[in-house]
Amino acid sequence: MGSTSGESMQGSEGREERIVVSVRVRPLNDKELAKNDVSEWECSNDTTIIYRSNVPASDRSLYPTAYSFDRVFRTDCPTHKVYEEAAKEVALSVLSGINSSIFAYGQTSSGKTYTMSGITEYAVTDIFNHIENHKEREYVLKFSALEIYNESVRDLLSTDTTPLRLLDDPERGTVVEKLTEETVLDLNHFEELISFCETQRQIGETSLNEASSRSHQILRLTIESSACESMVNGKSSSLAASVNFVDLAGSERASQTNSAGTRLKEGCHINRSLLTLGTVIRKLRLASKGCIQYFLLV
Ligand SMILES: Nc1ncnc2c1ncn2[C@@H]1O[C@H](COP(=O)(O)OP(=O)(O)OP(=O)(O)O)[C@@H](O)[C@H]1O
Repeated sequence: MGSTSGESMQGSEGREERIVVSVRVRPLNDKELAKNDVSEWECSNDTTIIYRSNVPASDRSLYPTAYSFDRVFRTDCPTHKVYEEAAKEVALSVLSGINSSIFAYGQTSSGKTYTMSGITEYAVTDIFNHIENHKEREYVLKFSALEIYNESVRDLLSTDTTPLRLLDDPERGTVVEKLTEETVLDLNHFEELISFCETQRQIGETSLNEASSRSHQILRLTIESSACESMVNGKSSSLAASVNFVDLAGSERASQTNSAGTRLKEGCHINRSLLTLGTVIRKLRLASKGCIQYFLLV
């Protein structure tokens, strides 16, 4: 993972594409404190995290103990700072017509949902503030939400649980058939939509997390805008782009989550899909075309 950090690629249109990787360490919870657990990770500075290895001193040189990322956030760091320093620029690039994705990736109970909910809320608030301050443009915001549960795609803006089909569209790439897309009227409307999604998402209790996400969730905000004076110097100034907020289900060891039955089956699907995602990201990193920005929270 460290090798992906800070690398940049030149897109087909000459625009720089980046994968930015940041790490946030959550504080120990009450259960862990009661067991006198200690964190095995320590942030030594803003870009380095150290594994407090219990490997004997004589073997320590064989194992890496320090890992570098674009940004590392300590346990006492508030979500707003994580947003400002690691996600804001990527999220708001949608206003300039650049597609972007923000992923939360990590093991179960590491704080992905906690962090992504905050980041999504701060980003959407900033987007509405930007719109308010740019009356010279007209904006249309569209929102869709889906989850991938046991390899089936479900619409989180609908109570219909029928799995949706993925189609390959020659122009738009992969599209989800019949996915609801709501036009967002204002921030309150967005919050209502998010609350509805939360009630729809697959959550289950494991021994590591009382409210563990059992699915991958993708919230997509598409922003179209055009100058009120639509032709500037003979050119149309319309922009359209999407930002994806992706809260992945956490990787898990069956022995740690003590899962069986449904939870075990979910865990197998989760681990396999995360492995595939890792492969896709590695390949995208090596590919030189397309125009996609990624931000990975590990
Ligand atoms: N930075 C933080 N500060 C305080 N509490 C946190 C923080 N991050 C996470 N938590 C708490 O830790 C618990 C687990 O967090 P969360 O559900 O976000 O983990 P997760 O990585 O999404 O887990 P899963 O993959 O199982 O869904 C929650 O109770 C959450 O409120």
